[in-house]
Amino acid sequence: MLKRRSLSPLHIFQPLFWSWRSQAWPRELVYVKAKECSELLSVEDFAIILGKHFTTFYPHVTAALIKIVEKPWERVIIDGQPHNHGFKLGSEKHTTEVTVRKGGDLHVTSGIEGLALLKTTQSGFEGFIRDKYTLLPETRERILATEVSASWTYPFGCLSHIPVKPLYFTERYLGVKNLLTKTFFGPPNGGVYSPSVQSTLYFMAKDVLSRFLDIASIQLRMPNLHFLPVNLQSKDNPTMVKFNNDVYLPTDEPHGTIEATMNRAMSKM
Ligand SMILES: O=c1[nH]c(=O)c2[nH]c(=O)[nH]c2[nH]1
Repeated sequence: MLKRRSLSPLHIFQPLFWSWRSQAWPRELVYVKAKECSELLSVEDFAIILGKHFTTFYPHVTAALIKIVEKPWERVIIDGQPHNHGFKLGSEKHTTEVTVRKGGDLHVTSGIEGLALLKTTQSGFEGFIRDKYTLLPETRERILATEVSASWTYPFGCLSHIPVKPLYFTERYLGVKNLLTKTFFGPPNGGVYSPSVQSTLYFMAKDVLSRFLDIASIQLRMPNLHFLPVNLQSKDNPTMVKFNNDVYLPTDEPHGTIEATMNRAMSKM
């Protein structure tokens, strides 16, 4: 049984939806299934348990789609010591979408929502196509900020192909998150130059597919969140309040959103 003091963030699930809409929502069933778990599970594994239940227990249910968002409650550190029952809510969320069909066919997608990243240099926008309407000058120096949404698919087509390793999906989620972050920033001292959001997104997706052979495809969505240099010029003194790496204007809108899906030509599994 879980004790309140030892409650792990991994047990604070928020199941959102399943496709079996014609029946009343048996919320208790989710609680019952959670209580039956004797050890920590990933949200993907819990979604699979629910999907298996609905497709085996009810003769008229042919498929179950389970979506879960895991909120990142993180243990707080007070004076350098992890608190034994204090948590604070982090930002990015671990998501999953699992479809289980009667007979055992399976489709598992995992993802990250709200991974906010910003670098203060080593970013530009250059080499883009120009036409008679293009006003934007090229630059090799700007702030690059975004909020990454990622989702990736696994090649396990049926329940019997899922790895038996405990917390396998959680480990993969943390690995993908770390690698996306590392590729975005580059090494801690020099970083890596980004000529565009498009280029950085491409390398982030490519690195994930190269590193994790059990990921079949990955979709990334990265809004280009602007921090514009502020120039305040007056007629009398045009240089008096020129931008000097000092004041930036964060603008929510308008902004472009760069999005791409990268697939492996053939799964290596
Ligand atoms: O990295 C960028 N990609 C764009 O497509 C774009 N468009 C824009 O105005 N600035 C940028 N930056």
